[in-house]
Amino acid sequence: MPKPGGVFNFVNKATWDARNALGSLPKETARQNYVDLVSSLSSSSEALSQGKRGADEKAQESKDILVTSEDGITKITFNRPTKKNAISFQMYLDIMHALKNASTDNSVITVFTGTGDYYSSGNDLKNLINDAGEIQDVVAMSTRLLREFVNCFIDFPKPLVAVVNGPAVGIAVTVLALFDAVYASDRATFHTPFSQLSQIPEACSTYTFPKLMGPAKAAEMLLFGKKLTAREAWAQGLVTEVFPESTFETEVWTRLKTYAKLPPNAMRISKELIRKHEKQKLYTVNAEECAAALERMPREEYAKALRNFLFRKTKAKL
Ligand SMILES: CCCCC/C=C/CC(=O)SCCNC(=O)CCNC(=O)[C@H](O)C(C)(C)COP(=O)(O)OP(=O)(O)OC[C@H]1O[C@@H](n2cnc3c(N)ncnc32)[C@H](O)[C@@H]1OP(=O)(O)O
Repeated sequence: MPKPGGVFNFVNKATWDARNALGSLPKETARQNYVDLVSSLSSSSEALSQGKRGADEKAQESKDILVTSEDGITKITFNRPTKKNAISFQMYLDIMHALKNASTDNSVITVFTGTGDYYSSGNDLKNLINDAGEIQDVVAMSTRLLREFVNCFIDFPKPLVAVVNGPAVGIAVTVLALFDAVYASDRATFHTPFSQLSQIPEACSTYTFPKLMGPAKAAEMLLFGKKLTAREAWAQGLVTEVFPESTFETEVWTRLKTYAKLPPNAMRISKELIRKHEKQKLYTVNAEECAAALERMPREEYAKALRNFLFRKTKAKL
């Protein structure tokens, strides 16, 4: 059977991949993995197959990812403040679903922001590790999900803006280079501690960051985990504009409402032309980064780095 196509057809493609992986596993394990994978994604599958929505309709109900549409703007909010908006598996799927809807609804601009003091602390470090601190048997599924997630950003057809209300970490930073504009509060910071986590960069940042800021500055972030202030990130070209925290929300949303009144088709075509020559390259880099992550994630060095974070409070009490 040929592999299902389409970037938003994640569940069908994951199912196809899972079926094709069965050959190399013991039969019972393979069957159980397949059942677990499909059932965990089935609710998202239903959601993904829903139709087009109007821009002023509440687009999606989800606890940790809020989606609203108003004034020509679809707003996607990381809404898990008690965990600093860390991104769980379900949140990756909810975001893909929200982007799919936003790509065809009546809104003109799509905006990401966060609830609480953080924009997002990046990947939920519990996604891959169980209570005993071992890597869970979800690595292959995770890297497939990551690849599809990043492809959604590469392919998103309308202007995509990040309103970075506070610190951003990991994938919440790397994916910003695929946005069309990044507005940051002067309270925001940008941190990619991949080496500290024994991990490698994702979201095409191994290509986009050196292109944006030059190889030396990109290496400081991606290899050495240097945390940038909002103004440093602006100086490196990752951030479009920095606003004082006191006026951030008012200034940014006023501006975005004005932009949302611009002719949508002109902006869409301009974006298509800007991205057109890069798309193939971005798909390739994304695939390579995910293949490298698949290689890395099962390793003990990686599990150890995750354990250090997850059990840090217990250790501190000892
Ligand atoms: C599909 C798979 C795709 C894989 C894609 C890979 C992406 C790579 C990355 O994104 S790497 C980046 C991962 N993120 C981090 O390393 C950040 C980890 N968090 C921290 O360092 C700190 O929590 C902090 C600096 C963000 C905030 O520190 P602070 O001391 O202010 O607050 P707490 O540490 O007490 O945090 C409050 C609670 O939130 C939980 N939490 C925060 N971030 C994460 C996270 N990324 N993953 C899981 N949990 C997180 C934290 O554990 C606290 O929970 P608790 O109250 O239950 O202890």
